[in-house]
Amino acid sequence: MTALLEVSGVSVTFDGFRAINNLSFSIGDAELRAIIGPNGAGKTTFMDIVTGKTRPDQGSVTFGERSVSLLSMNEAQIAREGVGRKFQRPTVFEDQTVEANLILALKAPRSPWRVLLWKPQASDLDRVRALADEVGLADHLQRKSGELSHGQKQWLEIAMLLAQEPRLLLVDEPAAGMTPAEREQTTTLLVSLAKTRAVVVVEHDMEFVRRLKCRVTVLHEGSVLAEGSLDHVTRDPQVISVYLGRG
Ligand SMILES: Nc1ncnc2c1ncn2[C@@H]1O[C@H](COP(=O)(O)OP(=O)(O)OP(=O)(O)O)[C@@H](O)[C@H]1O
Repeated sequence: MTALLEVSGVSVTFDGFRAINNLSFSIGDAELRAIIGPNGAGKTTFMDIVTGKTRPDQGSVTFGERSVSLLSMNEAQIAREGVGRKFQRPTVFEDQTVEANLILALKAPRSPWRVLLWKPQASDLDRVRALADEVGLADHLQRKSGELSHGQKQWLEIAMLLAQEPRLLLVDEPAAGMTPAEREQTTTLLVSLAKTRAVVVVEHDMEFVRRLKCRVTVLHEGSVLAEGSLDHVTRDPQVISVYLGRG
């Protein structure tokens, strides 16, 4: 498998504390990967580094066939390069319809003035419908986003990210706050999205991770503690000791 994202020897220190410690791992093209680990393991900091929010003290982070360095880019450039990030809390425009949110997402890279003057073309509306369909919201296009359930808002935000056609999607705790039915649908969605792009899911909910049926990376103290199938990593005595054995 060719690597899409290659993290190599990355370290980050905050006020003398090493939050990421010589971290190395890679994500393949069109791979679904779960990242788990105890609180403070460095999961969020890892995503902050990949998206350009935090600069490491050392190491390299490269992306795509040309192995471009993400460390020399700012957050907007990294997003344009094809890295999308879904934060835990949905941030859709609640007063706007699902369709309007998706139209806004299509326009995101344009200048503010052009956005004001822009009228969606038939092809844009087709694209909006296709995006809504991809996340199971095709029947909700005319609903105000504020009326959607928590899970539906999360799917809408994922669709808004997909509008930018990311090659790598980072998703932070998607199962949090969802009903069991929404969790199940989210599992199906993430598995399906990872057929055509890489999807990295940071998640604490082990049942959710189990249903993703993907390779799992366990972080601990800013490094990879174990990697493999969920069964493999959950049998690892070190993983049991630092993560699963706790409370
Ligand atoms: N801006 C910062 N300044 C100082 N310390 C920080 C900063 N960001 C993160 N840290 C520390 O770095 C460590 C790693 O934090 P991080 O949030 O990446 O962990 P995490 O695995 O995402 O944890 P959680 O599961 O609780 O979200 C923690 O000890 C945290 O307190």
